[in-house]
Parts: sequence; C-alpha cells; structure tokens
Amino acid sequence: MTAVTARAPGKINVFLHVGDRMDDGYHELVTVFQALDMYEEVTLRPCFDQPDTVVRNISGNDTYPGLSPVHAVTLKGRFGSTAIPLDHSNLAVSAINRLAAQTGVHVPVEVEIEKNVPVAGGMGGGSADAAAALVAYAKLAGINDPDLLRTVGAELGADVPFALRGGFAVGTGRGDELSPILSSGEFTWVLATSVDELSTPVVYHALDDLRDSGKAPHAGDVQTQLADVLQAVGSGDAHALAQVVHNDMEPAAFGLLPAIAEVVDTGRQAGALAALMSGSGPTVGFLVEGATHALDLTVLLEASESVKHVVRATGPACGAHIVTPG
Ligand SMILES: C[C@@](CO)(OP(=O)(O)O)[C@H](O)COP(=O)(O)OP(=O)(O)OC[C@H]1O[C@@H](n2ccc(N)nc2=O)[C@H](O)[C@@H]1O
Ligand SMILES: Nc1ncnc2c1ncn2[C@@H]1O[C@H](COP(=O)(O)OP(=O)(O)O)[C@@H](O)[C@H]1O
Repeated sequence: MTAVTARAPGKINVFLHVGDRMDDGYHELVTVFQALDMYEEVTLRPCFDQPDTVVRNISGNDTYPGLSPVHAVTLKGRFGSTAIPLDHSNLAVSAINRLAAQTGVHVPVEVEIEKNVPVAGGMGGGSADAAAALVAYAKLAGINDPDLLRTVGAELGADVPFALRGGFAVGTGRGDELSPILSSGEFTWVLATSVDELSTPVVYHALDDLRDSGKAPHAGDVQTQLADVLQAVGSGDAHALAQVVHNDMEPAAFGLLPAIAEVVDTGRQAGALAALMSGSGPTVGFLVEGATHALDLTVLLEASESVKHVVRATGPACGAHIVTPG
C-alpha cells in the first residue's frame, strides 16, 4: 500500500446572505461559493510496520473511544508555519477518525498537510483539509461511498461539503445544502490576507449584536439579489459579477477589525472591479480583469501595512480529488 495524496480547494463566497440565528445557534445562509485554485494537500502514508500495541489514540477524546488510525501529523506549505492544532481537533484527523469509526475500516496512517490556503481568513482552509483527508482515507481504505463522505463532511463543518464538491454552488441551510451552478467563464482574484485573524463564531455573534441593537438591518428578501448573482456567474463576465458581489458579514467584521475596510478602500482606489471580504474575513478578495490587472493591484496592496500576503487565484476550481496515485 503506497501513500495517497488528495487536494481540496479554498473558496470565496461571492454572495453571502446571513439570515437570523436558528435555535441550534447556526445562521440560515444563502451563499454562492466559488472554489479557487489554491489547494490544501493532504498526504496519508500507511504505517503498518508500527506494531498496533504502540499505536496511540491521538484523538484522546470520548467521541472516538477506539484507536485513531492517525499516528502523526505534520504541516508544510506556504501557510504551514501558522499555529493550528495537531491533535484530535485537527480537522484532517477528525475527518479520518469519523470515517474510520463509521465504516470500521482502520488503516494506520501518518498525515501530512500542505497548507496553501491562508489560515483563519474566511477561505475555508480547515474545511479543505477535512475534505482532502476524507477523500484520501476513502481511497486508501477502499471506501466507495460519496454520500457517506458528504454526511461525515457536514458533521465536521458547514463549509466541508462545498470543499468536497468545488466549482460554483449555492449553499443554503447552514451553507451545507448545495446546488451546483453552471458558469461559462473563469474569474481572477487578488486576495489580500490580514496580519490579524478573525474567528468565525465571533463574527457571527457580532452581526447578531449589530442587528439586535438596530445598527445593521435584519436579513430581508434575497431572491432578486440571488437571481442577479446567478445570471452574472452564468455569463462568466467579471464586470457583471463585480456589480452584484455582496457579504452581509462585512459590517460586523469591519467593526471588529477596522483595517479590513482600509484594505477594501485601497483595492477599490487601485481600480479593482470589486472588493469583497471572503466569508467571515479578514481576507479581502479583489476581482480583476486578468493577469496584468492582477499584477498592478498586487504591487499596491503589498505596500499596505495591514496586508500580510497577496495571493492570486482563479475560479471556479474543482473539488476534492486524488492527486497520487493517479
Ligand atoms: C462564514 C463561512 C461562510 O462560508 O465561512 P468561513 O468564514 O468560516 O470560511 C461559513 O458559514 C463558516 O463555515 P464553517 O467554518 O465550516 O463553520 P462551522 O465550523 O460549521 O461552524 C463554526 C461556527 O460558525 C457559526 N456558524 C457557522 C455556519 C452557519 N451557517 N451559521 C453559524 O452561525 C456557529 O457559531 C458555529 O459554531
Ligand atoms: N486542519 C485544521 N484543523 C483544525 N483547525 C484548523 C485547521 N486549519 C485551520 N484551522 C483552525 O481553524 C480555524 C479556522 O481556520 P480556517 O479554516 O483556515 O479559516 P476559516 O474558517 O476562516 O475559513 C482557525 O482557528 C485555524 O487555526
């Protein structure tokens, strides 16, 4: 049995409408995801040579009382030096634990995660780690059940089903109920990551507070806006999409981190077709016309003190898939 590598994409929400908080604490979303060609890569190396008696359940929690198939976790890649958990709460480890527990198939592995999506930036890097780990473990363990991967993915996080699917899709419910959208074109983004991080639940709570205190409007009817977004996506025209991108979380995130609004202004003044915070932020995506436009904008954004990295990406990109063996 040889090593298996799978990739899963980061994302930007080109449209993010946040409904009111539901009884389970989650918010009902109507979002349009676009997968970007920045991929997390998860490699699983079987390690049968290590005797079972020394296998430790690195999950060490009550949910998976059995031994975890995961012996070790390492990180690499452009964003691999960022602090993320390497225990049972790592989303790739959690994905493997859940899939092994659900299927009863236990293949001992070492996990390597190559992080190419900015961490805690609203671009779904952790969700992509989970999606890639699910696909890689399924391949290694001979589990041929896409529905099970989707179910386990949704248990791990609302964004995981989209990382599995990729492309363009409307997400409803928690964002995990997906309907694919056809698009005829390719869109180019320049993404400015922040020197600061934002926690997703903190931004959702801040939006609730703004709404409860009357400082932000409660969610209204979304159908017309959504129809416009679907038409723009279908046209493949970046100028058309630029007119309709929208993110309800922006006022909450800008309140928590005013530097995001400054970065948005910098990109707008530099001629971006549109400026849009990705998900719960703080990464800002700028829609551009193509490579030359992207380069000009990159130079200007790199001069901003609030910007950590500037990354170019195009979408739509494909969902989680096996890279090796072919
Ligand atoms: C905001 C979005 C937009 O795509 O993306 P990110 O900014 O995280 O990338 C998502 O809704 C994030 O999805 P994901 O990060 O997978 O969320 P989860 O792990 O399931 O949930 C983390 C927390 O976010 C809040 N949450 C998440 C989804 C949702 N529809 N309503 C919520 O209120 C809840 O407080 C939950 O406890
Ligand atoms: N593989 C992972 N396992 C567990 N946590 C992760 C993983 N990758 C990132 N994180 C953590 O999850 C949180 C959200 O990160 P991430 O998924 O990158 O961003 P976002 O939710 O904003 O799209 C951060 O606290 C980050 O440190």
